[in-house]
Amino acid sequence: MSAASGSTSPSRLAPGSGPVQITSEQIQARVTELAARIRQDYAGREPHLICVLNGAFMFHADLVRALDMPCTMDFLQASSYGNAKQSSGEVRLVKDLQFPISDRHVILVEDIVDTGITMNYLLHYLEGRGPATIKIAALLSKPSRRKVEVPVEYLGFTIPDAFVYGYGLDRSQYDRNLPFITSQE
Ligand SMILES: O=P(O)(O)OC[C@H]1O[C@H](OP(=O)(O)OP(=O)(O)O)[C@H](O)[C@@H]1O
Ligand code: HPA
Ligand SMILES: [Mg+2]
Repeated sequence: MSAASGSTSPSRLAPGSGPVQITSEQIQARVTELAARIRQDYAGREPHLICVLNGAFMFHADLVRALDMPCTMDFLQASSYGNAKQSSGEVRLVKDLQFPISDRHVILVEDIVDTGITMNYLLHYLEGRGPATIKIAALLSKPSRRKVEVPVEYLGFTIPDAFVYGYGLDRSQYDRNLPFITSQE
């Protein structure tokens, strides 16, 4: 890439002007609180944190770094939105787990519970594999859009009905790398 093309490309770091704005500092403070609760709740046990790719990759990375306790982790990938702003209603398991979860204390780490369809699907799917316990940690919840109720034990923020992006969440696959969460009018 030439220096000229680098210097003329627009900055993607500007937040939108929509109703949901969560700064990097607010996210980090909340992640620290959630990690402290998990550490307390799982004292004497080793949690197995499953990151739901792609959206949860950043939340998961920050959560496990803040956890400061022995834990293991795995990654699965689910997709139901593609590039759309509405759920297709169907969840595709794109990548399965690498490790068994039987008798493990599983924490499913998700970026957002919107309709609840993805989490409901994954919860039932993983319950069938015999974990000792299974809980959900989600950074965001949009309860006004819920179609299926799912129990979120560790919740970062409740947000109104706006399409959000940044900090792992995409806008047609872009903007996952923003360090904050934002929305447009
Ligand atoms: O509660 P729901 O309505 O099911 O929506 C939440 C799910 O949708 C998004 O994933 P998406 O399918 O867009 O894939 P991605 O994680 O790769 O962005 C998001 O990351 C959640 O996994
Ligand atoms: O508001 C959202 N933003 C990005 N991805 C999403 N997946 C479900 N809801 C959202
Ligand atoms: Mg996702």
